[in-house]
Amino acid sequence: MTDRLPPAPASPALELTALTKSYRNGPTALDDISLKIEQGSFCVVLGSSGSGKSTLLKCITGLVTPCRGEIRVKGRPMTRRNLRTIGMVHQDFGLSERLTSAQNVMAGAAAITPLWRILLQAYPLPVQRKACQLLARVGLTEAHANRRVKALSGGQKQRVGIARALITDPSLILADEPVASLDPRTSAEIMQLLKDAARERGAAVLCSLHQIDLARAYADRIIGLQGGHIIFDGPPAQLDRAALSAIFKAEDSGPHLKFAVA
Ligand SMILES: Nc1ncnc2c1ncn2[C@@H]1O[C@H](COP(=O)(O)OP(=O)(O)OP(=O)(O)O)[C@@H](O)[C@H]1O
Repeated sequence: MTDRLPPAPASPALELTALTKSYRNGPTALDDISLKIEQGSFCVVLGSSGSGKSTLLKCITGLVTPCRGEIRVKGRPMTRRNLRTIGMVHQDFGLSERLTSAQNVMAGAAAITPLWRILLQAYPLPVQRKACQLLARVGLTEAHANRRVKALSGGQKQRVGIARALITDPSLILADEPVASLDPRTSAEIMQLLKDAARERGAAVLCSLHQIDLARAYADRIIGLQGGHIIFDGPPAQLDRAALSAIFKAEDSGPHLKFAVA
């Protein structure tokens, strides 16, 4: 008889422990946040304006330095070097308007491309091929691929943004209000695309949203944030009226300011 050990459980795609951020002369935007996101899951951080959603995502990518806490991606402490294991989708698309769609997608591989190749727009052939495949995957044609981004619609721009986020085969995709500037029909298409494209690749998604209907329709799990605290964590079916009113209760407006009048 062979005594085989059971396989070690896979590390979570993302693990946050006691993450805390207080801005200087500002509020405590995140207060002792701990959570694990399993590989392949589609998680929505739902909260009103000022609840701490952007700060949470910015701490993970290193744009904001937390005051305390630990961030692990696939079991490894988050550093600049493993930033390439994360794909980012931005609210304002974060694309270079004067470059073509294909050049923008390839730019997502900048961290693994020699500088001279980036400056000359001479990306290696495998990167070029992959950019074309990804643009096709997000529903764009060859004509779109060769068009400057400034000549695309908002929905088309976000398709380019998703393709760019996928080019390094990330294990985790962070999407910060990815449909905030899009109409309802385009928003639904983009959310579905993000979910499907991530699932095909086994990537986990952490997506911040303030739209309840979109969170309900696309999330496997909803994390409700209010005043920098997690006040709900569960599947969409459990997001009842009480949970929603707790998540969207009016934020504390802070001390009243007095302005000196000259
Ligand atoms: N650089 C900063 N300096 C000081 N306070 C900040 C800074 N950035 C954010 N804040 C404050 O931290 C809190 C959380 O902000 P954050 O942007 O993370 O919220 P959010 O949920 O993403 O809001 P929105 O949906 O409006 O983008 C808010 O009270 C905000 O005013």
